[in-house]
Amino acid sequence: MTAEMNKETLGFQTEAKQLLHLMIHSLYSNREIFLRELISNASDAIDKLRFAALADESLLEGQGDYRVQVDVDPEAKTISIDDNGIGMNRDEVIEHLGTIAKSGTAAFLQNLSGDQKKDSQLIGQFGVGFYSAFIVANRVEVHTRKAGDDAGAGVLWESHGESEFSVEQRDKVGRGTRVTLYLKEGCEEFADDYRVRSVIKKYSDHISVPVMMLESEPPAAEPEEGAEPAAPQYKAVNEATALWTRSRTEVSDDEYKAFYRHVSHDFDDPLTWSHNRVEGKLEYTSLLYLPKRAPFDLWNRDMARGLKLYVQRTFIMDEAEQFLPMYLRFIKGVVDSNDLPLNVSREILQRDGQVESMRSALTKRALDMLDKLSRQEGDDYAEFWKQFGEVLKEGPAEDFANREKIAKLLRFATTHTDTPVQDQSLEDYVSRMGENQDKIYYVVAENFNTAKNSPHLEVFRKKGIEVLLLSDRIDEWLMGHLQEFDGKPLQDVARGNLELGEESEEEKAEREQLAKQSEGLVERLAKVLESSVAEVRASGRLTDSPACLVVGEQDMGAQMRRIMEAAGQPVPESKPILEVNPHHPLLEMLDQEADEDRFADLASIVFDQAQLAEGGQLEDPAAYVSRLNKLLLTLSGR
Ligand SMILES: Nc1ncnc2c1ncn2[C@@H]1O[C@H](COP(=O)(O)OP(=O)(O)OP(=O)(O)O)[C@@H](O)[C@H]1O
Repeated sequence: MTAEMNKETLGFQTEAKQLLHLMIHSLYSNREIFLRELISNASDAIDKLRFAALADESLLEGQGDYRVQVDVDPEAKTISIDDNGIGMNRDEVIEHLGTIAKSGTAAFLQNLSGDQKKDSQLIGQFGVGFYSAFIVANRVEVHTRKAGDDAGAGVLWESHGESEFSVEQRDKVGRGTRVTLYLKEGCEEFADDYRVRSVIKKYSDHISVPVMMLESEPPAAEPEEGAEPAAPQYKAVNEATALWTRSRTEVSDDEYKAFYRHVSHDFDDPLTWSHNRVEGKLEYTSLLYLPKRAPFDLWNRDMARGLKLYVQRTFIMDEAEQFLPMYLRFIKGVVDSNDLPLNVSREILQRDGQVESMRSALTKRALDMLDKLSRQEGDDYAEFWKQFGEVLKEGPAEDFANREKIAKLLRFATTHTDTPVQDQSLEDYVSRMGENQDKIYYVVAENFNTAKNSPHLEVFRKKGIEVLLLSDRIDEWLMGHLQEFDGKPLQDVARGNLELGEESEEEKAEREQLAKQSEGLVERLAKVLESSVAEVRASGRLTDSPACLVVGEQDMGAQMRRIMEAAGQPVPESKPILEVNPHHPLLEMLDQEADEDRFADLASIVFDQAQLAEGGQLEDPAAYVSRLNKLLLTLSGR
């Protein structure tokens, strides 16, 4: 086959093309990051080979000195990043450098606004990777050969970063990948030795393989007369020790942050981190990071999650999911075990007792890290909560053992502040509880305003009893699993009979009298609404509204019911209880209504309105409108 014949020109996948275009335009002001991304890829490729060589040493081709080499040529205006890692074959090159494999990319791209500053942050969160080369280059060549293949299996990939790339066979003697960038006008600084060294120091110091450059300084000693001057040598520019193996006191915040970007592919700094070495029965080191921003695919079931796993400093796998529970899926980092076998697989991880112990210890570490952050001054915890609060709310259901710890980390909107901001802890709530109050009250609704204006809150507001205002989809599920905090049961104010611990003798007598007085009305209502409600009763919880719906003690809550219905799940039949406020003028009017038809119409309207007030949907909205209109017309006497 001639070179011409095997040269293929292919188009980038649409999404790759879009991302490329956006990246070039929105990341230009931050263009030096391309070097971090390419060195990061080179180091990953070396990690992969190191791991593959555990099973098949021949892949090393007798050469086990791993290194990344960076060369600059100011005249040709090029920079190249060369690794002796795993390399790629032709199919892999096409797949990895022509498409974007992550699911949800298209949806993500639609979120971009065209505002450069905002977009650059979004793109950063997506992980810019290889394509960032085109921020500074108008032509990129990748010459690669997979470890273990013949020199003849080398591939040359080339693109101008527009819509196409080409691939062709090109012999390559050494295994691994060499990426060469032909720099754009205005980006010549990246062919400058001094500038490139400083960027490597800044971003890649923590990378555990040496990143080498030709030494720039002349050798210290003058060569002896007649002798050849010593040729310049490649020397490591970076520190090249795995960061997590160093002691905490030796590592600066900047180094921790740079390492975070390497493991997470995030653009931003982390909010906080926790670095620990455990010795004793189990020996391992962990470095956990809390990101600042949720990834675009946080709610995608296939989202990449988990820690980078190393065994005795050898990289084993990315996204080892077994070390943290699902509700902590936003935590990034590294775990390096001294005890696990080097040939450990995902299957083994799933049933290994040691992994189980490490998982529970790491879960505690992560929760402690959050606890510590929550006690610090400043907005970091609030920021965390905004990004990840809803995920943490999955915790009590998934991890019963740590329920109390998680409960302390939760934040809510409450009637104490009456704003939608979720910033009050259960501890805060308990500290404000009245002497006779023995429960923590909450109301659940579709959205904050419905919760805040719920008729169920009227008596609580009147008595100054605080109620948590819940409106996240997961809230009812959360409360169902939490059940109590600090020994105090959590009580849905829209459920069951309301017994406020604070009822005085006087109030009790008043309530009983009310029930008696309204017996007739309640009975009439129960009769006409028989098919819609389980029971009608006189309410002690309403002051301003005519009526509200209450869920039976054992029945499914309204929010959960709506979610299940929307998801097409079967929902058990159950009717709500209608509580009415006999002091309300509407109910007084109803009581006086002698015409049974009009009574039935009005009763239905009261019932439908109670449903609307809690954010529910009417079964027959047209019937409601026509009843209401009929009544409205009677106002004008027509
Ligand atoms: N130097 C290299 N050696 C071998 N394979 C590489 C190299 N650089 C890139 N690749 C392959 O190309 C793929 C895509 O790289 P790219 O940098 O775009 O994304 P990534 O590293 O997977 O993730 P991210 O976009 O979050 O950085 C990599 O997953 C890897 O398989």
